[in-house]
Amino acid sequence: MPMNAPLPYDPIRLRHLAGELITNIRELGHAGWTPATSSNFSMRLDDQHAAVTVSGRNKTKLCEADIMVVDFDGNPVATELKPSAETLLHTQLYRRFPEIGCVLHTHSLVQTVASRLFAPQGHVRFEDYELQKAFVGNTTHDDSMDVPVFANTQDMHELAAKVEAALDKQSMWGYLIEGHGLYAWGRDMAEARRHLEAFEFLLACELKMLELKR
Ligand SMILES: CSCCC(=O)C(=O)COP(=O)(O)O
Ligand SMILES: [Zn+2]
Repeated sequence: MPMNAPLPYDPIRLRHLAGELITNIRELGHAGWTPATSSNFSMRLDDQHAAVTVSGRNKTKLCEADIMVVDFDGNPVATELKPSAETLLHTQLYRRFPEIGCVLHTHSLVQTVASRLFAPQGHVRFEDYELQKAFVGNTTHDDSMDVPVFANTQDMHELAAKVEAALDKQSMWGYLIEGHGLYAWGRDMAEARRHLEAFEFLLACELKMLELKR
């Protein structure tokens, strides 16, 4: 982009989103869900751009300089900064679902252990939990809910293709990646946080049930 060219996004909206991202990401970092610089986060800026975390930053100390703009192909916009290595997993959701406003990815202990334990089945099934109602579209604990578990890979195009195929088959608010962590999303930050926290709690319940049944 030539110097002095007007920005292709609204910088005031970016500042607003960055503030919301920073507050929430630091909280998740302090909860221990983003160890060793892991995890990445984003919010929709407009119909072509997202605000996303810069790769490799400490999430407990995140500041405005750690948030940058990408287009929906994952390319940096008006910056030399390097976006999250997993940016494509965020932008594919913004591109496909105009209503999605926020994508959160964390590496909590519960998420990581569950992702390994349930990988052979390819999904985790939640059944008969009242907390399933935390997910948009679930009105009763009676519905069962399958959360996909994808094999981990460093090839984001390959992983994004698997996510696309799953989205063609089922509606979902998140998925696990084996030995890696959890992706969750929502129409705004509050909804994405609620989904993320519901996944964490329900996965912890499933792990506890397995432990007690041994
Ligand atoms: C040290 S964590 C390995 C990469 C990862 O899984 C992650 O979530 C963080 O990657 P980013 O490029 O977003 O910092
Ligand atoms: Zn990750």
